Amino acid sequence: MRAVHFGAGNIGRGFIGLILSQAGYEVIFSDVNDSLVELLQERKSYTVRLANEDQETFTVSNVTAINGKNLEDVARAVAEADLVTTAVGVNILKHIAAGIAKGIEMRIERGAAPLHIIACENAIGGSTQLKEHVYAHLSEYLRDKVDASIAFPDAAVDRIVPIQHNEDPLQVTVEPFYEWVVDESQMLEGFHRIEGIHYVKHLEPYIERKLFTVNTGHCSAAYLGYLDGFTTIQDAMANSQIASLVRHVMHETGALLIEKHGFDLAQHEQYIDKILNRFINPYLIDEVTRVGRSPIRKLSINDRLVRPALQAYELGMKPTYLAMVMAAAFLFNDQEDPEAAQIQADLRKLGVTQTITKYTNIAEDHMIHEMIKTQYEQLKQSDLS
Ligand SMILES: NC(=O)c1ccc[n+]([C@@H]2O[C@H](COP(=O)([O-])OP(=O)(O)OC[C@H]3O[C@@H](n4cnc5c(N)ncnc54)[C@H](O)[C@@H]3O)[C@@H](O)[C@H]2O)c1
Ligand SMILES: O=P(O)(O)OC[C@@H](O)[C@@H](O)[C@H](O)[C@H](O)CO
Repeated sequence: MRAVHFGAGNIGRGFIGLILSQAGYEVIFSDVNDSLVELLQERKSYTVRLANEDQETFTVSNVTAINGKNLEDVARAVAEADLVTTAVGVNILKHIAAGIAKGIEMRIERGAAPLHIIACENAIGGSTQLKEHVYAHLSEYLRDKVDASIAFPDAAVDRIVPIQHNEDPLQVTVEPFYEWVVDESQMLEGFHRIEGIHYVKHLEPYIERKLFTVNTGHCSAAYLGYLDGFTTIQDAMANSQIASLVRHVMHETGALLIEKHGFDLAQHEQYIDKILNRFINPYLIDEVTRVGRSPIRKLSINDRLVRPALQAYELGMKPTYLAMVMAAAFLFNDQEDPEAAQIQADLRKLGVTQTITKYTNIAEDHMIHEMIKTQYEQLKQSDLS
């Protein structure tokens, strides 16, 4: 069995590649990083080390790579694949769509077997988004054929994999915990079950629980930590005031998740505790600039901040702490992050009121807009201490 995985980065090598290899797949990574591709082609294996006391190490073998800039190679790999997965970043999905579409066209011409394409990104409906980008490259005639033989089941993936600073550029250090949930209601009949994947009939509770707890909490630690001058999530969470604010944010989203999806209160509290412990894993160094990266994406309407805040508001709750984190996101000024730079430029050009609306899509007269603005002015004046 052969899997083509787009994105040989941290989650690609440290999670998806590892699981697929352990499940018996030959994994062909497609990436645009030339040196990474060459190294994978040369070595055909790499190691994954667990960030815990034992530092257990796994060798992932039977892997290779193709260069994602070569459309012909990408299309051929997709045409010959038994599974396609991605972990490139949700905003990159549109850039890999042309190669996937070309590969699908070749598959259909050859009458190849049915295929699942799973986007493993931090987003609601990631595979569905990828499908839309791919379909934009297909004729109507082909779309009908593809509907019958190719499915794009949505997924939720969870494993903290920081930016790597290892001597060996292919080695990845990952937290021991992982969860990969796939929506089986969007899969083709008689599908092959992969060991390590949890199949569910309704994905929404799982993806919202993950995104609104792990990722909302994580970016809260990043944005609040950044404001207080911390470099890593571990250091930020060692500050009792930040740790307490992060817990408050997770309780706010928790109240929403419990009300909306019927999660058990005590079990959800345990889920939060476990995640807070994952954030402070002393065997990992996770930079606040990675976790806070792409603030435009994180402040967008369907992501980890605005979506739970609006849903909570609709249910009569007041998302005070979420508004605070959104305000902190507008103050995230990482010079290396183009999205942070764009927000800062808009704050100077448009002012805070219009900038909040531009990125969150929340109207000026909405209560949450006012809350973000007030918190923004307060945070701007002082640090958290
Ligand atoms: N790192 C984590 O803890 C984690 C956990 C869960 C989910 N995710 C999600 O996984 C995705 C990837 O995150 P990451 O941390 O691994 O990022 P990363 O930057 O380490 O990896 C992304 C990889 O995609 C490659 N890439 C970029 N454009 C490409 C293209 N056109 N074709 C092929 N490859 C291309 C990059 O070269 C890079 O190697 C994101 O959506 C992220 O939200 C990350
Ligand atoms: O990848 P992002 O930018 O959406 O979010 C940053 C981190 O919160 C994220 O990568 C987590 O480490 C991961 O989602 C844990 O499963």
